[in-house]
Amino acid sequence: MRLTVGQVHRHVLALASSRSCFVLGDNLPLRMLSLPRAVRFHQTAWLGTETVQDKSASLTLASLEGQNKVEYGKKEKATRIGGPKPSSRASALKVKPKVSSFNSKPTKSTLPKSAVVKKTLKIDESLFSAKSFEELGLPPLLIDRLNKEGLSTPTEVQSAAIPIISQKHDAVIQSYTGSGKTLAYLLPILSEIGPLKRPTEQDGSDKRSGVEAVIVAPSRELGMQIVREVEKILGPNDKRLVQQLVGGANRSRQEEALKKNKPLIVVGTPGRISEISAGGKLHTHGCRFLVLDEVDQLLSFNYREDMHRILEHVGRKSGTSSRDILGPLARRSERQTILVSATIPFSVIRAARSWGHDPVLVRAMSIVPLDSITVPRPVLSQTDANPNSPSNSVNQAAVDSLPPSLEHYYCISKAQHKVDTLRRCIHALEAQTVIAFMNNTKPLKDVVFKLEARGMKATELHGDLGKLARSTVLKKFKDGEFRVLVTNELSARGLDVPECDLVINLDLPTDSTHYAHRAGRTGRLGRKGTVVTICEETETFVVRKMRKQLAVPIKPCEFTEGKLLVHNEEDVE
Ligand SMILES: Nc1ncnc2c1ncn2[C@@H]1O[C@H](COP(=O)(O)OP(=O)(O)OP(=O)(O)O)[C@@H](O)[C@H]1O
Repeated sequence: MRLTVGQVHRHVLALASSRSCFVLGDNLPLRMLSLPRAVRFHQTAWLGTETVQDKSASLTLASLEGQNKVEYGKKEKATRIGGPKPSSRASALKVKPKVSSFNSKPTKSTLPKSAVVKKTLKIDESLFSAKSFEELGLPPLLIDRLNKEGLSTPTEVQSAAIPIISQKHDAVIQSYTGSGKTLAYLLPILSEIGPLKRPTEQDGSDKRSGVEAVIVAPSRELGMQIVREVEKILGPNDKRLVQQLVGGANRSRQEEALKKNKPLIVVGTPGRISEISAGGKLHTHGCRFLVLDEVDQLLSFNYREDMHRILEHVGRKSGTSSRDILGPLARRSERQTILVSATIPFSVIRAARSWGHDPVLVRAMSIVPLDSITVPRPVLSQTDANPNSPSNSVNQAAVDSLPPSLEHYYCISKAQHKVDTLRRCIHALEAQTVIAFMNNTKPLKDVVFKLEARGMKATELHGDLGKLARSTVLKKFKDGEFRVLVTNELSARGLDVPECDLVINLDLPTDSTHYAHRAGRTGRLGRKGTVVTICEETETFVVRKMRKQLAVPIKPCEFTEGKLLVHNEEDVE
């Protein structure tokens, strides 16, 4: 059956009018389409039929702050594909989106090539919940600390997750990149353990002294970032209560610190946690919380042995006990398991069901029991003729992970000219904090060398660097000492550089999930962000395929005379 655009429109409106519904895409990902996303998909579905507005204006990241200015190529048959999407909240409330200005004059970057200007990007307020931290039942001491750190309002996903975790549910938290998932699980944990916790009657008699929460992350950088987030909330006097156990760092020093500081929370990478645990230096049997951040990556083949050990030991009492006799369900309830990612494929749902006790799926503004989620089926896309064809179904897990505030483009360039295209792109968009992704380490160094040679401050981040070098590079980049960070997949997940205003794919990501995580390094917390994929002519079909899977407009463009020219593509799907 082939659907006409009108039918797709009606279908999507029907989806949008129910508060939420499940739509499941290929590679068995899970999709729960809540209202704002349904409206967004609706916009995407209509992309090809929108009326032409104005065609002459330029786009810079600076201009994206208040308005989008897009210049369209002269030769195009002009279908309007630019302009800001309404924020999710605006969509949900059917607030009219801000109309873009398309008639401003093109602007050239006036910045010297090497300038690094640290600027603050505006946060999208619609991402925040109508509820306060008090209403979510967080203890007063914790709220005080949050306020001291300038955190006064929870985001939507925090508002949904905090009460659920506080009610001791096992949970899968899914929400798009940069929406505040880290605090969504940290705050309910810190309400239960440590110096900021909710006062209880047993406080005086509480003899618990071992590790009470284990947080696992796939990379050192993400692990360290989570540690810093916990330290920030605990404050300087209590920050020793969290201990990092990441690979690449001195293991004996970590073991000594465990012994000396007796942390309540450990955060680490799977290999190091399981290594130290196997060596008998980390005791987690009495642990109350196990968090797997970027769970879909942690459950991949690479980590299976270490993850197996962690899942078997954390929060599981050793030796025979009455619980063992009671069977697996009783054993499960000894710890609370929280699984987190922007991309939750169905395999994670399946795993969560087998480990969890009445687990629920938590997304911003929606909570559903995992048992109600059925095996995914492909969903019809606008041009889908065969509902059972996986190639025509949308990769909904990746769709869900993309912040609505992003603009996506692709630009064709010969391999040998990619660095020049990258420079022109940065100048045209006046981007100040840029993350450029590549697939291999060696060419990555060449790119840094060429950028530096042309006066653009650039640095590299990849697995060949030692732990110290990696954290120094990252700190300098976050502090604005470098304008461009050239990196690989290592930085694609979890890395939070709020000022990042541009993500570049110098090599194509392997699939739409990888595209989504890379893209999510910009547009953090609803800020404006742009993603540009620089590819060769022969690779454009891959971009088109990802565009279809992600259901977002990835617009063809070029950079000439210091400005961005957006072309219309006749075959926008
Ligand atoms: N309630 C809040 N108020 C203000 N800022 C917040 C709040 N919650 C989180 N943030 C900030 O938002 C940024 C993004 O948060 P976080 O890294 O947790 O996002 P995420 O959803 O885990 O992203 P990713 O999927 O990429 O890992 C961080 O800089 C964090 O400090």
